[in-house]
Amino acid sequence: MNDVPDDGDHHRGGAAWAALRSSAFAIGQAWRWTPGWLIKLIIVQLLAAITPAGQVVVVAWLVRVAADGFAAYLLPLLLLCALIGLSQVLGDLSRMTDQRIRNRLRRRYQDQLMRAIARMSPQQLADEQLSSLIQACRGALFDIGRLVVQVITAVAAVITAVSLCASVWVISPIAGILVVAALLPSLMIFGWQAAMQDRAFVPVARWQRRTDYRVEQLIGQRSATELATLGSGHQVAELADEGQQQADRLIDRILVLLTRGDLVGAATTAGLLAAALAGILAGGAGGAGVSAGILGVLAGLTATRGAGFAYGDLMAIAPKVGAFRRLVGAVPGAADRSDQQVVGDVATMEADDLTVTYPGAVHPALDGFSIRVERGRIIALVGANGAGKTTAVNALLGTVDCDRGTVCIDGTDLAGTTSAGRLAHFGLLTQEFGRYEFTVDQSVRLGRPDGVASEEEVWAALDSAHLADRIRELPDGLHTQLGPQFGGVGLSGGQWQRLALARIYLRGAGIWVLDEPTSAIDAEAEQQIFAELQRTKADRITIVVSHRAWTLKGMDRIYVLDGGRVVEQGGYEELLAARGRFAEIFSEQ
Ligand SMILES: Nc1ncnc2c1ncn2[C@@H]1O[C@H](COP(=O)(O)OP(=O)(O)OP(=O)(O)O)[C@@H](O)[C@H]1O
Repeated sequence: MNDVPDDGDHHRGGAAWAALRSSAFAIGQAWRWTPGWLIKLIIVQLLAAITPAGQVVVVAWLVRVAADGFAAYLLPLLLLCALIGLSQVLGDLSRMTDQRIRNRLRRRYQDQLMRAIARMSPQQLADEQLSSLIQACRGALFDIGRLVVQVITAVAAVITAVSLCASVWVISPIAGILVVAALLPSLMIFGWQAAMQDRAFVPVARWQRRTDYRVEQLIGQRSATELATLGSGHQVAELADEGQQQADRLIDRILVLLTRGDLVGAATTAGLLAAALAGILAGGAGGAGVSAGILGVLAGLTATRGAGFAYGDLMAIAPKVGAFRRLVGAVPGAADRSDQQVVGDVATMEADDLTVTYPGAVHPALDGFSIRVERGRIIALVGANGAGKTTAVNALLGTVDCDRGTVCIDGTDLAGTTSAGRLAHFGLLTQEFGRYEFTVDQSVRLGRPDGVASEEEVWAALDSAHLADRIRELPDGLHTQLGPQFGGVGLSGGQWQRLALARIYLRGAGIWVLDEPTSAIDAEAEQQIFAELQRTKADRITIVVSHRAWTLKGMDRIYVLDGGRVVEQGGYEELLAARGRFAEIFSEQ
């Protein structure tokens, strides 16, 4: 995962340091996005934290004056009732405040994550490890939003234990110390459990991602229809279940360890608290001291478990927050978007000796690919399946790593340009174009990073892609919802492809790369679309990948690829006459 810098938390200062940094980040985010609720939560939790100690003091007072009559015990009794009532109210308030903070933060984190993903380069998006990390972070958003609450809860639980120690101390110093000492095993056990969970975090997410992908194939409209037609959906369902089983197996293994840890922690805590009780009884405290001491120790038991749990949870969430921060930090911020501004003015593009060998491959998929194209020219890359056309396109766009070679635009080597800056020169239509089930207008505007375009420009793009007539028929025109998933209007395969082409027209980049732009389009419309491409070619460089012979007739130059090398180049007639690879591929057409 080269693109995701590791902040080295795990190595430098260990889990505690990572937890501290993540906690500071979570508090900072809560302060930024929801300061009012954060302050309310701190106040509520602080009050709730000292209430048990108050109850111990009041119980001691109550038992001491119980025999002195109604007038003597009325006040402590009322106070005790008030404290009990208060702790209930504070508990409710705390839960409600938690919920609000969590919801607000989860929305903010989700937004940051989505925007970070939106800024990733195609290479980053294709990185398996990065994809797993994205999935892990997506699944952890709820937890990440919870961290600030757990930090405050952990601190509050420690305050409870310490204040209880103080109130029990008066009765029996040893018991007081043991109440606080009981914190230690809880913290250690829960911390260890968190480390276990952390180790399973990414592997579980990796299986989860496979499962999700398989489920998507079952429910996504295109694949679901194919699978239903083939009657093979159950095979994918089994694959999905298999992925879930793998994830569950990892979780089960962790749960066994967590349960063992729980038992050890509970036993140790109970032992220490039993010793505390023994300390109170052996210390010769009177009835009031014994009752209040027992109450304090029992409250201490709850507080130490609470502190341990909150601390463990905090330690478990901290690495997720760390991963989230690494992921969000791995892509340039919104302020750097200037390099995404589409570059429409390109005079020449020159590729020299581009060579690509995929990891694990023996031979290069692209070998010494060199071309030079000027504005106004329309060229074609042709070749049989696997000849290296897509690899050549990706090498030009910089979305695949090259062993060697350069791409220069207007004499400037693109090697030093950011991925976004490089892609800004191109309008790419791939065969895997998206079928975005948005409105027509929203779908076309995706052609520009800022989405800014007048209605006239959107219509002009649709006109050039030969889709405008179909859109004009629709009830809401440009604002018609598309696609079946949300009750929108259905389009044919070819119409979806024209919509994708309209995005490229609207984008207006200096270099157009069209990979089989009319593969789903009927012959008549194909002719019209190619005629339009020829008509409008003057202001740009156009590179077309095509398998259809007739579309190649109007090309200024055709490059024939075979086994990753350009084996022939020239005009259509010239190449046919040469009776070489081109003639071999297209003789039947
Ligand atoms: N990501 C990859 N990892 C490894 N090998 C790859 C990868 N992508 C493509 N290849 C291999 O590189 C070679 C060239 O593939 P490429 O996709 O560039 O061919 P193409 O000419 O575009 O084919 P088609 O006409 O089928 O789209 C093929 O042998 C292919 O199997």
